[in-house]
Amino acid sequence: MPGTSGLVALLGAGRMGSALAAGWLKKSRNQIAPERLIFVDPRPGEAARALAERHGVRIAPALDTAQADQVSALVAAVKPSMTGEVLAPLNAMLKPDVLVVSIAAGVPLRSLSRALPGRAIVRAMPNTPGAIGKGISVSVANEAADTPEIRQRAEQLLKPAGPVEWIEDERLMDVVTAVSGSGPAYVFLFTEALAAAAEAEGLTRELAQELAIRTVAGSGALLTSGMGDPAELRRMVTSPNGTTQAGLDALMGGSGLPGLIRNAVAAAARRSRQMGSDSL
Ligand SMILES: NC(=O)C1=CN([C@@H]2O[C@H](COP(=O)(O)OP(=O)(O)OC[C@H]3O[C@@H](n4cnc5c(N)ncnc54)[C@H](O)[C@@H]3O)[C@@H](O)[C@H]2O)C=CC1
Ligand SMILES: O=C(O)[C@@H]1CCC=N1
Repeated sequence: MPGTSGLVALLGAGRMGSALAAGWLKKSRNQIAPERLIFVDPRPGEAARALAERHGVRIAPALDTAQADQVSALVAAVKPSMTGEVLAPLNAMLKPDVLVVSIAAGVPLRSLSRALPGRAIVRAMPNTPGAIGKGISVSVANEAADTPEIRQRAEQLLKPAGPVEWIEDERLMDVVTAVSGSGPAYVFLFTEALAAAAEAEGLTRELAQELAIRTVAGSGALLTSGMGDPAELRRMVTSPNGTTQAGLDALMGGSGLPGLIRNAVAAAARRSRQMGSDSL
């Protein structure tokens, strides 16, 4: 599973892999005991090394046959371009009922199933806020994984990072990737830009950063508080003919922020599709 037995192997303990593992290891989320985890990575990232040290998780540069024989779930979090080639050699080593979850952007179930024929595979797209349980992921199962029991096993791996949504049409994964997978970076860029503007208008760098960060973080918290949808919350800030309206008018000039976001999501989805066709 996770469930109760077998090892959970994290193949690729880099940025996103360690973000997921942080959720698995959070005591309050009570997910996977450290002794059931193995990080498989020839060069694990700093965050993964720190997690492993803190919780006593073993790290291996590659899975050996004895370890592979104990694996009940494997999460592949390596680069999309190497996902197929890293998974294929494991096919002969893994037990038949292993669940494989790939989080590689763009890599379709068809490529994953070619590397691991006949196996239960879930393709998922989490995001980095998952490291603190505030992410969201979207998943799609191949035919072999399309049972309530296997979906539940996949959810146990993804839920510590945030809610798990399922889609049936895999093609939608490209836009999902462009919105929630890449989306945190858009928000961070916005935050950087807000801080830079504050500094340009005369605030110290420290105060500019603090105002930008707390404004974005607080607004994010309001968005999930149930107090209103994004448009309602925006209207609550916007006094008639006031400062916010002046700022929003500037953001809407030309094709404006909505047009820019539309282009960003389209470009990221296009890149996801391209990465998918490169992996076929
Ligand atoms: N960073 C993000 O926000 C998100 C990333 N993803 C996906 O997660 C995957 C990983 O992305 P990042 O964590 O950002 O990249 P990363 O470069 O931080 O991590 C990749 C890890 O794979 C390891 N690796 C290389 N060869 C290996 C092998 N043969 N066996 C095991 N591990 C090996 C590397 O040493 C590295 O630690 C990608 O496929 C990406 O599309 C998905 C959702 C969000
Ligand atoms: O930039 C990327 O390709 C990965 C997928 C979504 C977030 N990071």
